[in-house]
Amino acid sequence: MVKGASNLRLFFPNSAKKDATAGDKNSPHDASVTMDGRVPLSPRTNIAAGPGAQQQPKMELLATPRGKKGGGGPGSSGLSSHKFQHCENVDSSSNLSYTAAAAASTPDAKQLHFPPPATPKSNVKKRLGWNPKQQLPNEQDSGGAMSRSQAEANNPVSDSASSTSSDVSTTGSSSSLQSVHGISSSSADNSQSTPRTQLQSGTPSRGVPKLGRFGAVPSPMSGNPKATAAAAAQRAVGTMNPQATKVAAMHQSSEAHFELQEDPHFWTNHNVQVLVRVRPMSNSDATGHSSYGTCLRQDSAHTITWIGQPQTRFTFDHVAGEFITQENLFRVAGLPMVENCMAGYNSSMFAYGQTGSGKTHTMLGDIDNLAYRPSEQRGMTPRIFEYMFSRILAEEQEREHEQLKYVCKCSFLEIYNEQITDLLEPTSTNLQIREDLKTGVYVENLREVEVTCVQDVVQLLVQGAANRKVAATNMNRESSRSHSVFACSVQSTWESNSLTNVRYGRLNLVDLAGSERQRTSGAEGDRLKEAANINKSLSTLGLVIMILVDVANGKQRHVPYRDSKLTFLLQDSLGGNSKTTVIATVSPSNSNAAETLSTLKFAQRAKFIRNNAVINEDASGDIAALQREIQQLKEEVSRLRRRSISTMVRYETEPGASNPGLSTNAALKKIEAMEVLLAGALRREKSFEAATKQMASEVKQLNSLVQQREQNTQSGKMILRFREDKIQRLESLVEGKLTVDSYLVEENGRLKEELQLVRSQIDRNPELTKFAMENIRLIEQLQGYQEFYNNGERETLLEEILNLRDQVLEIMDAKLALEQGAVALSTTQADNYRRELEICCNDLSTCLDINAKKTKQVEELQSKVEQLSARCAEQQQELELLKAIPVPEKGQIDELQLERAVHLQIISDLRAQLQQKEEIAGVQQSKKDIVFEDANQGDDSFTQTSHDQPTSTELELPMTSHKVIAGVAEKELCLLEN
Ligand SMILES: Nc1ncnc2c1ncn2[C@@H]1O[C@H](COP(=O)(O)OP(=O)(O)OP(=O)(O)O)[C@@H](O)[C@H]1O
Repeated sequence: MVKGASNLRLFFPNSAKKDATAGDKNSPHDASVTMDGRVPLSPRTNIAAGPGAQQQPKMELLATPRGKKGGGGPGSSGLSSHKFQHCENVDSSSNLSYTAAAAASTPDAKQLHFPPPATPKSNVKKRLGWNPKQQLPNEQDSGGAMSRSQAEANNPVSDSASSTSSDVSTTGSSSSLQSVHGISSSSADNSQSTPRTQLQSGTPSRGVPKLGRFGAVPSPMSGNPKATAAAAAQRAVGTMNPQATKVAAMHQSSEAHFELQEDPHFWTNHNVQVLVRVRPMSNSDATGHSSYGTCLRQDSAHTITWIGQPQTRFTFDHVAGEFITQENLFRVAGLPMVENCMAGYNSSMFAYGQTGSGKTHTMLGDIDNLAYRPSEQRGMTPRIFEYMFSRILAEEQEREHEQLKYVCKCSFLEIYNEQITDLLEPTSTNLQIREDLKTGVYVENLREVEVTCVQDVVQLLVQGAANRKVAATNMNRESSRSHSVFACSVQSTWESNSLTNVRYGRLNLVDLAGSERQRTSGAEGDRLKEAANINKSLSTLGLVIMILVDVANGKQRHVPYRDSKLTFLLQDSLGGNSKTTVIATVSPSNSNAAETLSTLKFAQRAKFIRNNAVINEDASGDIAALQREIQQLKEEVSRLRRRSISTMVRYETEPGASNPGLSTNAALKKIEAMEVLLAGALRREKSFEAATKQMASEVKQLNSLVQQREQNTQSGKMILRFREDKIQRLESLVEGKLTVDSYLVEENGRLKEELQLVRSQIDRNPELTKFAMENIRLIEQLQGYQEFYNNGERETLLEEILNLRDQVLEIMDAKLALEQGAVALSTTQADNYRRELEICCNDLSTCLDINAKKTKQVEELQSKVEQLSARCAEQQQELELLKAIPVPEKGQIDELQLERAVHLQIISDLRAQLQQKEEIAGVQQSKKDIVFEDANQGDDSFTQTSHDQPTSTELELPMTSHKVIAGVAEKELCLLEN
């Protein structure tokens, strides 16, 4: 049997009907779901300490008659005047006063005198939502309480309870109450037959006690879950103690009921959100050490007063009274956490409070049969995951087009005696905390399990809870001896504008070990060591919070996160990147008054911590995509540049262009001008980037200003509340309800708090900050302008403007020219074609002439070829003839050679003769020339004479014949040689 279940079923009766009356009347789980056991005490109820009270000297419960119920029981006769003398604070309108000496085990509380809870002022927003029908489950509660007292039959507590019951019986008939609530006295009698159960104690154990609460392991007390349910149902009806029932009923009937209201601030505020939850009175509160007295009075949905000396009023984001259901609490505190986490914020929820005050009930509650028959008493964690997975499903469906995907991974650890153990892998003990610049603080080798549905989470919860260390203490039968952290990392990925976006949110659900005092808890031995360690880590937590409050007030302090594993691990949740909620659980019982006050003070300090949560988005995907885009844009720019330049050059070098050479130069000039422009644009872009950065920082500053304003408003609200409070106290003073001394003491305390608030308001005055920011902005603007002038930016810009104007003009000219050029181009082209045609015609006639000549030449060459072929044929014939001549024989050759030699001789002779004759002829000729010349100079006779002389022709004839002979001879010789 799980711890919670056992507790619920032993100490507290079935709650389902209470929940059903609160909203879910058709709940199928009514019969099986166990409920908080409260033995509430109504301040408006006439309760007198009865015999039981006398039997228990440590507890004095006094009540004066009041209201309709009136009357005092036997105990009322026992009221002594000294008990009344401490009741100055009693609300006279209520006509009821308590003086409750604290339990002997709470020495501090012994001195305390508690006035009854006052009826809330009408100006406080509240709802008295009780109706008689709602009593039924509470009666059952009492029944459950009684069953526990029966289980502890030997314990004097049961006597006390019965004595109280007997007191109540004097105020009205128990049977009448039972009949009102449908409970028969016979069933009350049946309670006697309820088997007695042994309480567990001893060393912390793994697996049984704490898990027992969640129903995974059967409890020795209740057997299997079905039997548990049956037993619970039986207890709920059959084991009812009628007198306790009446106490409970009367208490509840008069209890003010403030609804928790959802607060949009809760979602956005940067301060730690603090919610105080008051658990119902338990049987042990009533019977253990003290009276049914309560140390708390809820004044509104946000304020609660600790009714001790001095009476202290606390204001929180929410105060959840004992009537607040698990569902309601989840709506107010759990739901925003899920939304924040899914939006990418780290979110943490701590449950802090003394042992037995309801931390585990709040964080986990009853997770019996969660998959099939979820209990109304299931706590924050299962509800958070139920909601988270439904949201995930809905969002994934809604944004399917963006391919939105969520991945959730859970881990569960415990810090026990300053050592970290993996609750999902219990063999992994003494795990170390590491810090990484990128991932932050993490636990090395901690198992992380991917979860896809709430059942997965429940399985992990049950598995982890089974391994958690719990032990029995005086305060809680199954007290958590360790801090547990159930963490879930939620990662979402989606695509938009071709970018991949990734978001991370981390959810920490922390159930702290009880902040009990050692004497109260009765810790000894191992328990004492544990308590020391628990107190060490909790006191470090307290110290860290105190320092963080200073830091929030602008002081420079070192925060000792590393002094304990708890604060080291959760440092982000405390003043870091996280939205944090603290649920401070308190007991309303007088017997726990000191612990309750200490918890309330802790919670009040925590309220001042400022966190700085930011959305965790992985920009790496974005950067890559942006880089890709930049690259694409660059390419596009250069492509456009190339195109525009080539267009320009083409236009300038067009055949129609006036001066192509000049145009190319102009194009180059233009390119230069454009480059200058581009440089200017880049420069301006840079300055815009700087301006954007500047604006982003301004936005940041403005955000902080807004936050300051929010804080100021909150401080203002608090001051207002102080004032209201003061008015109330003054009224009480005037009416004599408050002594001057206690008024002054309270006033002093209030003024101190107010002073602190006002100081912090001055420190964080938004007007001052605004002016300072404005001042800085103006100085920077001035500097910017100065730089603008100093760096000649103005001139550069003017130049650029001129340049641009020129370019615009040129482009317009070019456009015009282009239009005119189109017409001019057609005429020029026609001229060109004509010219080309003429040239072609000339070329054609030249070609024809050349052609004729060539044809002629070809013909001549053809005739020559024919002649040569004819000659060739002749020579062929000659060759044939020559070949036909027979080749001479050797002897003939010799003869021929001889003949040749003769011929040669003849030739040479003949030549010699020829030469002689030539010489002679030469002499005669010269003589003749001389004579001829003389004749030409004298007479004609000479001419006659000269006729008698041989003529040159006559001389030449024999020579020619010689030559011919010689030639023939030579030819013959050649032939012979051949
Ligand atoms: N608001 C509540 N309504 C009903 N029952 C409650 C409530 N708060 C606490 N209880 C009951 O009180 C008992 C003790 O509560 P719980 O175990 O949650 O205390 P705790 O603060 O976790 O103690 P510890 O620090 O020792 O573990 C449980 O049986 C629980 O069911």
